[in-house]
Amino acid sequence: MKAAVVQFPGSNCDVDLVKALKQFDVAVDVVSHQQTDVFDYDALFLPGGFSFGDYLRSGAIARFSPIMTTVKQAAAAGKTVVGICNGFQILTEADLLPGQLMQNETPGFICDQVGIEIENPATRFTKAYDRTEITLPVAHGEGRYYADEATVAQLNTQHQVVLRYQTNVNGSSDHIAGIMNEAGNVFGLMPHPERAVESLLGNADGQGFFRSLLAPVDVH
Ligand SMILES: NC(=O)CC[C@H](N)C(=O)O
Repeated sequence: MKAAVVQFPGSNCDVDLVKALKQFDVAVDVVSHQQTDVFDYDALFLPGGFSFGDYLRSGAIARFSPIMTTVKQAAAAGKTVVGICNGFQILTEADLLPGQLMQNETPGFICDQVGIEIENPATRFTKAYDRTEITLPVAHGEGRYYADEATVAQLNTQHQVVLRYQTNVNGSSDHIAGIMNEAGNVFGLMPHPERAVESLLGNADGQGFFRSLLAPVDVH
């Protein structure tokens, strides 16, 4: 797999993500948000951080970055597109995923390890996990996923809810922590699997995410 990690002004999880991808032998380049010619990749990753300082609303400015045209084309072509934390915020702002990330129900930044239920274990992002209850780090101030009732119902019916919080740490609609698009190739999640790939550092539950990505695409 050849992957690109997009660097926006204010990205701060790009280095961790590159390191995690390399740990799983993924060939990875860091590309600027100003680039437009990045068609040569199987997967595009939008990392966590505070793109453009989270001004206006997290992801609201990054959605206008030149690279987002390419990200949309890659998504439409069925390539893998993943947004982690701020990347998820950018994907919803860019209408690549439904809903919105809002300020946490109790305002403030949450930095913690939280229990996560893998709601759909048959996706290209989760299929390598051998269990459905995992622990992942979260770190966000605007992590409360919101969508109207009809959208949440549709996400549930179509099995697009990939991850849920076991305890609803930020007040998200229906405990939603991660969703994918209808086609199953675009994934946004607030937890950080790239920060959980080393047992030595206390948590390796993110490894299943990277293993899943490397398994054949049509097996989901
Ligand atoms: N780690 C992240 O990407 C979180 C930053 C994010 N912009 C926030 O809600 O606070």
